[in-house]
Amino acid sequence: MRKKVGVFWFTNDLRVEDNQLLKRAAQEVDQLICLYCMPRFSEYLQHFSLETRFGESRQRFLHQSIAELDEILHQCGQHLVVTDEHPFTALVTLIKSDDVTHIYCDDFASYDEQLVVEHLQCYFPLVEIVQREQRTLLCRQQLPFHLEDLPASFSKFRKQVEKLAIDLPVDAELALPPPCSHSLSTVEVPSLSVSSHDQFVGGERFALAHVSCYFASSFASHYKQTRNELDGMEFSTKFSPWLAVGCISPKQIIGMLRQYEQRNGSNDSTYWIYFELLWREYFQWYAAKYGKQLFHFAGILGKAPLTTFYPQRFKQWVNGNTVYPLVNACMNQLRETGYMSNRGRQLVASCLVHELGIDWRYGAAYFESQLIDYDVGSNWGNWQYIAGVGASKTPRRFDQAKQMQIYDPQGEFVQRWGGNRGKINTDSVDMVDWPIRA
Ligand SMILES: Cc1cc2nc3c(=O)[nH]c(=O)nc-3n(C[C@H](O)[C@H](O)[C@H](O)COP(=O)(O)OP(=O)(O)OC[C@H]3O[C@@H](n4cnc5c(N)ncnc54)[C@H](O)[C@@H]3O)c2cc1C
Repeated sequence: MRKKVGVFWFTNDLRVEDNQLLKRAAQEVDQLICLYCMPRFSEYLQHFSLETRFGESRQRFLHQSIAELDEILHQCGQHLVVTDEHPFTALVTLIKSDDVTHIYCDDFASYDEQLVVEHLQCYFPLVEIVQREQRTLLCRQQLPFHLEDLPASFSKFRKQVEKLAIDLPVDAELALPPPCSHSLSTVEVPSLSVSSHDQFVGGERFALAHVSCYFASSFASHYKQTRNELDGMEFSTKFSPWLAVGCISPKQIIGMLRQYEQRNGSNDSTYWIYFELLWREYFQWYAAKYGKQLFHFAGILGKAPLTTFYPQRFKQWVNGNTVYPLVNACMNQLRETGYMSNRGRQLVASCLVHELGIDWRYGAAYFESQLIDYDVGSNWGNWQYIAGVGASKTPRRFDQAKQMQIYDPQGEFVQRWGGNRGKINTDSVDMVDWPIRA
């Protein structure tokens, strides 16, 4: 009988716990190649972010996550094959030269990865491609509507799904089929270096440690009152970086949240953590439904905003050098750490679109290049939302001065992140090109 050779294509599911697909692969194939393709800095991203590579924090967090996955796979008799090749090229090489019979991968929300699967299916109909939702609370069949009928607003979505039962996470598969030789060109798995400056350390064990620590404290019981603060590990959960690369699954988090509620009681705040995870869930399905439209200027509503591109203003925004101190501080924090609070993201996005008049895609692309918790649906979906071309027809515009009074009345956050080093004027010339004196 022909030997069954599987490829497990890891993407944003860098874990062995609650990995139902890996369990299935372990039961079905004789040999397994665990593959990871390094993310590429696409031309689209270069064009809109004006960067040439991912930010240091984002790269570091990802490298840590990959290195840790490789270590855990070794304990299961496996290792991670890491390549710089495009996923399509890598998978075609493995199918053609290494007799791969099965491919296992996420049921992607992202358009590019789903396209890879569709092309593979076309060119290699005899290869069995097994997909499963690895990043959501619910799977497609559990949704109470067809994906094409995804509600147009988050509130309608939430009302339909929030009472549904969520499957329990599954235990890790500790014995994986043996690896096999392959003909792929690979790169070294980065070494797991952790520095004392790292606020966030990538990897499955760090994810579990962080979430366990969060629920061992009483933060969850006050979450609703504190989540809008701009800085500080205890104010919001900070689950997003690990969720984004899949070092932990949302089901594992819900499991731990329910245990916390059993021990300490549930309240508005513990519910609100679930509520926010439902926002994430919404944007995952939103990305799956809208595909390419996620990146269109006119968004999913087909309504082009009255914005354009001003290179000088964009540069000021990126470098934390605008006339808005809070925006500057948030942008400096993002550049230095790869993270920004939800309130900060709303403020800087609103500023880019509504104060600086810039096409929202430039901001979204810059975020993609820097955020350690970059997630295609959550990022592009939220940007569309603020620009008024997505899950709400009403653009979200924040009054920058008022927000500063509410969230940083003493100016401590601005001080900490150097937000006062900005410009006095947004532009160096006026509307008829005369220089403006500072
Ligand atoms: C312009 C903009 C871009 C964003 N880009 C991303 C992104 O690339 N990746 C990302 O994970 N989140 C993104 N968000 C959502 C949100 O800002 C972050 O999820 C949150 O700040 C992460 O911090 P936390 O884990 O402490 O969140 P908490 O407040 O503790 O929330 C708990 C979890 O709920 C989810 N969540 C909370 N708010 C949202 C939201 N508005 N949309 C989707 N999920 C949410 C996250 O998974 C988060 O970890 C973006 C928001 C805006 C306004």
